[in-house]
Amino acid sequence: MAIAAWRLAQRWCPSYLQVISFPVVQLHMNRAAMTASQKDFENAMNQVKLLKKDPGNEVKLKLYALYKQATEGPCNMPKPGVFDLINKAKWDAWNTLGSLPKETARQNYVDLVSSLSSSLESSSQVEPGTDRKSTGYETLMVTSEGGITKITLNRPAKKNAINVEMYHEIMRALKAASKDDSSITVLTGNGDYYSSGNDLTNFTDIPPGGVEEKAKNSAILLREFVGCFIDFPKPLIAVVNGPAVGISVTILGLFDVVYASDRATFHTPFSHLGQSPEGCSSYTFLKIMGPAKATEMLVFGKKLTAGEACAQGLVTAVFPDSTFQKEVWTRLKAFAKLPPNAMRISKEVIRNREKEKLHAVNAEECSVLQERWLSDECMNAVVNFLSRKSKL
Ligand SMILES: CCCCCCCCCCC/C=C/C(=O)SCCNC(=O)CCNC(=O)[C@H](O)C(C)(C)COP(=O)(O)OP(=O)(O)OC[C@H]1O[C@@H](n2cnc3c(N)ncnc32)[C@H](O)[C@@H]1OP(=O)(O)O
Repeated sequence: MAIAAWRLAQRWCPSYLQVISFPVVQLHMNRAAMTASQKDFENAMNQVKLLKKDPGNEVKLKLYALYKQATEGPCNMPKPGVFDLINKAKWDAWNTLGSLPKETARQNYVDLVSSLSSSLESSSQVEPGTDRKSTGYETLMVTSEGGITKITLNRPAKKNAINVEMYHEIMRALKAASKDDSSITVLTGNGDYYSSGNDLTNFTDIPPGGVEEKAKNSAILLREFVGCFIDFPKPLIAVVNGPAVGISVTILGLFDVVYASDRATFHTPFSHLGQSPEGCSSYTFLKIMGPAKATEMLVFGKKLTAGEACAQGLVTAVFPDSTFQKEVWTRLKAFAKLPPNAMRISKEVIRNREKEKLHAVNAEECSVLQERWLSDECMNAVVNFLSRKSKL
């Protein structure tokens, strides 16, 4: 069925996608620049033709969408009718990339092909010093190259909402990054969003022990998740490629540097959701921007532009979206060349005296939230969102 569907889809595909099933070869790409060149892109297109295994329809749709975005820009086709399932799936995949810049789409295409290729190679085939991709993640892309481990939130169709699996995978990726040979770690998002925060469907999977048990387990998960950011030993940089919501904003206070595209916005609609601040923001935001500005964000849900977030100290620097990736990665590559031990020790000196306090704040925020999740205000807000989206 899936293969038949894909064959049908090929009629609407660029020719390079029509030949996906040949023996794999080692990927050789120019990784000198973290923004892919036209040559990298062409190499990746050739590489797709050489994949040994069919990567599945979901991945092919992603490849298709990124290819179209990279070559033609935002989706410009009329939306196919509801019964035209194949073309509708492709249109949706492309359209979901929104106004993602062509260069970013090109880079994401190259990264995706590269991760597909490396997932089919045995680790012994990876030469020391070459680009390493970690496979085994469903919701992330993780690469390690040139002293930089890059963790990319990878649920673009859901605006990189963080479901339970992604919470666990981010923790796993951070733990691995803290021990690998990279000097700095970067968190970013794939697609037009950085992240839309907690996946609100996390509220729907209620165990036999009921909503109380769910709230208790969620508080434990959240505390462990935020704890990983508090304890992360290397410089941690957020590359905020687009809008950020909820927990993806609050934990920025635990990052060492935050670079944002001028397309990014910062929104913590906790009161609207009947919830309360987490990610240590009840402490870090007050220190960063003072109590009044922190209250506007965390209590009244004021959405900040990237410029405003920078003026308030939450964001380190803002770049025009058209040059964002290029400018940011040029800086990051330079940082990654600095002596790693010196950077780790300097971070320790800067952050260590706050750690105990941050863990205490984290514990308190989680315990308050555990109660909030059981409130009518919270339940109603979540039901509203999910029913608006026909998820109930
Ligand atoms: C009993 C207790 C259990 C609790 C478990 C919790 C565990 C830890 C919790 C930690 C606390 C964290 C708090 C937060 O992060 S609060 C912030 C939560 N996020 C939101 O409120 C954002 C909700 N989303 C939106 O408002 C819009 O989707 C958005 C503005 C982000 C984008 O709007 P747009 O119109 O451009 O796009 P769509 O709405 O069509 O979105 C595309 C698809 O993505 C899905 N989506 C997007 N965001 C989320 C999300 N946060 N959760 C779930 N799904 C999301 C959306 O539904 C669309 O899906 P479909 O295409 O399938 O319809």
